[in-house]
Amino acid sequence: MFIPAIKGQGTEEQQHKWLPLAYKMAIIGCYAQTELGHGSNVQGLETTATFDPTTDEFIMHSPTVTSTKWWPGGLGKASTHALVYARLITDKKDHGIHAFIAPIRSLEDHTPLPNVTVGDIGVKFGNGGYNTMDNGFLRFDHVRIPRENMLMRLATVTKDGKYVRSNKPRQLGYGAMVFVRQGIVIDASIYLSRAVTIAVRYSAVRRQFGNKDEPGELQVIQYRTQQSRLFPLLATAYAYRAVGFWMKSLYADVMKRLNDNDFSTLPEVHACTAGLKSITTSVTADGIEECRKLCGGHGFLCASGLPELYAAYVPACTYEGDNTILLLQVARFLLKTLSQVSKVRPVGTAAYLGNIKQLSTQNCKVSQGHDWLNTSVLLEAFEARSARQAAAVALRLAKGSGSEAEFQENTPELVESARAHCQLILVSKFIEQLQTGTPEGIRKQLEVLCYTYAFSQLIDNAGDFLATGYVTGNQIALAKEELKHMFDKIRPNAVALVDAFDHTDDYLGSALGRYDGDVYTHLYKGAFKESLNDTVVVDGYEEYLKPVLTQNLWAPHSKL
Ligand SMILES: Cc1cc2nc3c(=O)[nH]c(=O)nc-3n(C[C@H](O)[C@H](O)[C@H](O)COP(=O)(O)OP(=O)(O)OC[C@H]3O[C@@H](n4cnc5c(N)ncnc54)[C@H](O)[C@@H]3O)c2cc1C
Repeated sequence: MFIPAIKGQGTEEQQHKWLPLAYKMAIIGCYAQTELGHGSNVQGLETTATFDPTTDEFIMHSPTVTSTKWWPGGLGKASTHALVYARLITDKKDHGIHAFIAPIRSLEDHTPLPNVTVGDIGVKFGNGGYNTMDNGFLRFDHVRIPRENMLMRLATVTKDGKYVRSNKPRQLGYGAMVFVRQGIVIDASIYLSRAVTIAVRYSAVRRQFGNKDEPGELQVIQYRTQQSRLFPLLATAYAYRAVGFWMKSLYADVMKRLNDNDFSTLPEVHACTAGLKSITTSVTADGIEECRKLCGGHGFLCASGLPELYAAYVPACTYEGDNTILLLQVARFLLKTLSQVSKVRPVGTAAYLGNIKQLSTQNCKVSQGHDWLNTSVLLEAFEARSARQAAAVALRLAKGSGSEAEFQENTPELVESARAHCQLILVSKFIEQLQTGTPEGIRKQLEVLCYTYAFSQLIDNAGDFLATGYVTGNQIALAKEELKHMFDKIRPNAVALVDAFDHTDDYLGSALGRYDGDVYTHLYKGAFKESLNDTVVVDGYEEYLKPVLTQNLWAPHSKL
């Protein structure tokens, strides 16, 4: 985030100065926005940067405990510089939040610079997990930095202290944001595919119970309940991969438009990427945990690789924007788009809202199971559900007084409508991938995964689909049957479909997810690496266990 933020908010001259230093690691930068008292509400940040025209410097100051920068990754121990978000003050006037590059540690011996207090915030959730990251705290006590260290692409402070806002739109920084969020969505697909690889391979190895028709015990992957929890996650990992790649082209498109001073798609891109970050990280974190449960007791062992994977991944739901806050941003975009729909044609992922009338009146025509096996039919169902949910909450708000309190009252429905919009994007981009000249054999497999993904989304959100009136209970039941047919198609290829992710055993770090399936030998061998087994008789036996065993402490006559 240090580099993308400089690219988005620095002038060309500033980019020239800072980026080469950062690239060659002559400086190490972190992104210091969040404070102890304020995270999501950026406008509430308290750190100040007061301009002093007599020395041509900003005075960086942390006036309260709550203004302490808290969380920035890399700040705790490694960074030499911080990109600090602070309230810009010139001539006693507060101009709101701006970005500054503040040196915080000596480039000679790495000690904190005078009047800078900096350190690590402490141990975080989980065993290992995110603890390799030195998330830090930072306080300034009237620390002076040169005026040129304010990133001035969007606003400038002149030598004599005049504040000049550029006429360039604030959204110029969005390119950097799309870049970061695209990385987050690709990461979601990678993390989920790691968990799914472990759970699918183990489910093929693990046997429990049997039936009288077949000898021996059954592989747990044969059980419908196991399939119905596992295969949708496998399909989801593929869906996120498709969407992550699409976001790469979206980023290229945004950058081209920004260069051409075309800002028309930015609100839509902002909403779409915020929503996709939110949905994919939430589903991936929950999906990793579900894979752990799918591996039964052994999934709870660190040797499964899943507890650490979860601990390392779950903060993605919070960093780069709390997932609920991001969905509320999407909802605000949907409301605005609907309010202007008669005048401004929606673009990109919101284009379907241009057909709101048709989507609100025509209902689903599926009458037999195989009617669902049509990507246009599925797409229309997701479009209609999303458009109707958004329209319903927009109508309710329009009937009210327009107060913030009413908006707050409707936030659960707003979040649901944002989620519906994002699920539509995910389904539609997966469908688009099928149509991009993929070789036939691969396309067939992807098609099965795509239907699996879409049907499972339809069924998991059946309540919403039914409430909009677009589908009937019977149509949902037909989709459920089709989903089971998809499971039958996935089952023979499930292991090959996770092998295709091409994760090495080293990378998975899981005795359960081994490529050779030799799970039990490695679990057993692994136990001998446990440090408790370095001694045959446990340390402390003499002091604690032996007295208990020999002194009859728990006998009935004991006063204890
Ligand atoms: C591992 C990790 C790494 C991080 N790295 C960095 C970093 O490098 N740099 C940096 O600056 N920050 C970093 N952060 C901070 C992170 O960006 C913030 O924690 C995040 O934006 C959430 O803000 P918050 O903590 O203020 O949550 P809060 O906003 O306090 O959220 C608390 C709860 O309140 C809810 N809530 C808040 N406001 C509303 C509202 N208006 N409507 C409805 N619900 C609401 C939220 O949904 C949430 O459930 C990191 C955090 C983590 C966990």
